[in-house]
Amino acid sequence: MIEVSETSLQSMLEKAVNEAKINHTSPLMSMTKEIKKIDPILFFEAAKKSAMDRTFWSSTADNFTVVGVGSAYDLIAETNRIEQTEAVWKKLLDEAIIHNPYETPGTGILALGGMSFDPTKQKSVLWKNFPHLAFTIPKFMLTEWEDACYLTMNIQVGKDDHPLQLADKLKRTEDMLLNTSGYLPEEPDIDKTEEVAPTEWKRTVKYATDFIKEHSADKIVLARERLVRLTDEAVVSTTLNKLTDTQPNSYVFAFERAGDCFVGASPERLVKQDKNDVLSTCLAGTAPRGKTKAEDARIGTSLLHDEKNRREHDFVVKMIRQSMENFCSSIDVPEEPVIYPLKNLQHLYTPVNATLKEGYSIFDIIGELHPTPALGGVPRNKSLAFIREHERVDRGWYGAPVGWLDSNRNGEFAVAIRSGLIQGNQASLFAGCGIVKDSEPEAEYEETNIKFMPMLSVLGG
Ligand SMILES: C=C(O[C@H]1C=CC=C(C(=O)O)[C@@H]1O)C(=O)O
Ligand SMILES: [Mg+2]
Repeated sequence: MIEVSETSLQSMLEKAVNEAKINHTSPLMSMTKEIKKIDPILFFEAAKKSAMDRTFWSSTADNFTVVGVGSAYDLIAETNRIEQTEAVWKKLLDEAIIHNPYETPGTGILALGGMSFDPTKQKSVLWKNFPHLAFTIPKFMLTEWEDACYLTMNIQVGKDDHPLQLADKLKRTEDMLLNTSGYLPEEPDIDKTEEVAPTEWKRTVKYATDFIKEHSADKIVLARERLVRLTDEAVVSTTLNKLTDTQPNSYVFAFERAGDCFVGASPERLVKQDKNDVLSTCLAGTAPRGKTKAEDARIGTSLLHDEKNRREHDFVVKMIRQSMENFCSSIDVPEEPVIYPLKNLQHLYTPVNATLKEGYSIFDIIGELHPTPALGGVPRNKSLAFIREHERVDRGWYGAPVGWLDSNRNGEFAVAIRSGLIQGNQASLFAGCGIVKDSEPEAEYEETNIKFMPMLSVLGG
């Protein structure tokens, strides 16, 4: 990696073209500058004009948002996905020419993306535009962190490229993107929604509880799908605006690929890396919110003491602690969970803090943790085999890690729940439940209904 301090866009591009000639490579050139404050969602909307795919990531608890436009480089993998991606990522960073005078996480060269829940599963037509793993290093990227905004431009440069022409073209697109309008378009209404095979799903839940008892499994997470038809094309910027407004303590994300868009507001952190500090989270066990403060507190207290929900939760804690031991030292896990309140429901929550050991990366942690028993089950192999055989939905990227990492050993990944795939005027929403031996099909069905709410309530108002 070549870090350049004082420079202009054109001189950076000249440097990159030179490097390409000398080393017979195609290096990434990355340049970051601080810009005047701009609304990330208006920037996302302005990028629609560019006809490039867009990426959105926001941690609503941290005032941190990244919007990516276009792709300077796409890391795509269908098999061996995590190892392969880490190798390509390292090589890209080795060759890159970077000008980023800021320490701000999420600036400079960033890869944003996700992967499918199950890479061994044959993809259905629904997820045709989503490879088993895809990370994008955006061409243009807006980062909002606390009270400042940064614009990063990334471009892959070849030996025959013309620095002045490239600089002009980048500058024109930058002007277009920063020229945001003051409002978001109106979004369509919901025309109709349709539950996919609810009776069969409840039957599968019953079957899973029987299986758990007979085959000494402990937990199996089962998901289902709900289809939404809108009166017109969905407006993703407006959907994101509503999600960031209504879903506190969540990661709001959107990954557009060839026009399809995977969108969600997930409360479930898989891992956050800040150099050597890592934080994972166990989030499983669910109850609704109360209508009054008193009712809410009562529901929360009974969730904390509910045997079935504690069982769902404790499997996750045990597994995450064990997995972190492979890569981390100083693992700190509180004895008891606390309540994690969201708009429509509340969860049991246990944070896991640790220190990353020398030589390991966020890729190692993701590879080991996914799928946690909050989305797969216990034991992992038995539960995945059950899901593969009996679950009727193609989860695609639902339930899998989505997030970002940068070149300074920062990154954050969530588990993509409370999410849906938007395709034109249609959306497929997904929700699942941790099934344990004493799960009741009807109660689990109701739990998934609440889990559809965050997405359902922002689509079409
Ligand atoms: C699988 C989902 O939630 C998981 C995360 C938190 C609580 C869960 C539960 O209580 O069942 C699930 O394990 C989903 O929202 O689709
Ligand atoms: Mg549950």
